[in-house]
Amino acid sequence: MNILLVGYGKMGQAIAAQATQRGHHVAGIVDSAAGAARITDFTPTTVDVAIEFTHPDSAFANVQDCLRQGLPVVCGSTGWLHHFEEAQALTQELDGSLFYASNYSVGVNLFFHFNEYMAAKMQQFGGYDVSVREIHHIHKVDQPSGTALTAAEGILRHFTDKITWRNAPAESPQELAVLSERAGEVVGTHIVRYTSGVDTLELKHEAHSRTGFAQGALLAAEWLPGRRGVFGMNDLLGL
Ligand SMILES: NC(=O)C1=CN([C@@H]2O[C@H](COP(=O)(O)OP(=O)(O)OC[C@H]3O[C@@H](n4cnc5c(N)ncnc54)[C@H](O)[C@@H]3O)[C@@H](O)[C@H]2O)C=CC1
Ligand SMILES: O=C(O)C1=N[C@H](C(=O)O)C[C@H](O)C1
Repeated sequence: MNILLVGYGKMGQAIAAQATQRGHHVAGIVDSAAGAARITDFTPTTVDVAIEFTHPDSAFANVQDCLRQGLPVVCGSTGWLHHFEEAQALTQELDGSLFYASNYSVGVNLFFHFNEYMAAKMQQFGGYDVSVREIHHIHKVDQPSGTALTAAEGILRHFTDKITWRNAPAESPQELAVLSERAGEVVGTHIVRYTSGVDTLELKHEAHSRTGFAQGALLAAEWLPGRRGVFGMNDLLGL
């Protein structure tokens, strides 16, 4: 496959390393901090799929550019989902292909699955309070993490004692605390914690490196071309 990498920072470089190992070709790199290439320089004749990992402020414009160029796009940037409905509408209007995941790690997507199951069971049996905690490296610009937001949405769907989330300690029993910590070079740790007067249950995912994110993004990139619409990891993994 010929891949266009949009963003060549920590994730872009991790994806390039995995792509080569899987026999793919990096056909182009677009990064605002390096080189003059633009998304509009590329078309489906030279690129099978674009993989976008940049910044919350640039992701939506990059997704729009890819869709307008007719390039299927796998986007991993977080912190831009206030534009997601517009991205969905544009994908439909252009009959394009967009794949989005707040976290491409297969392990995290299993964590999301167990998180929803656990929330439903904990609601059913009662007596517990729940919180979400995410820990990331000090370079991360968005807070809470996209992964923590996906986990929080999964909890709110099933644990009906909570009606909203707050990126701080909860101020009422109806609020789900989503707590963010930034420390050193931590790749990404997410913990869902249920606690009562008598015990504590935790569901935890700890990424040891960026390899799992890169492998998942490439799985999505291999799966997307030829499919029209907006997709996510549940479509890919059948979860
Ligand atoms: N969905 C997932 O599985 C994962 C998502 N992420 C998200 O991916 C994004 C990028 O993460 P990292 O690679 O760690 O960041 P990074 O800061 O290491 O790299 C981002 C790169 O994008 C470039 N860039 C910024 N604006 C751009 C623009 N308008 N056009 C082209 N390039 C641009 C920067 O120059 C930089 O090289 C973040 O939003 C992060 O939260 C990170 C890891 C996994
Ligand atoms: O910025 C990161 O590094 C990560 N961002 C994603 C998020 O916001 O959830 C995924 C992963 O945790 C790493």
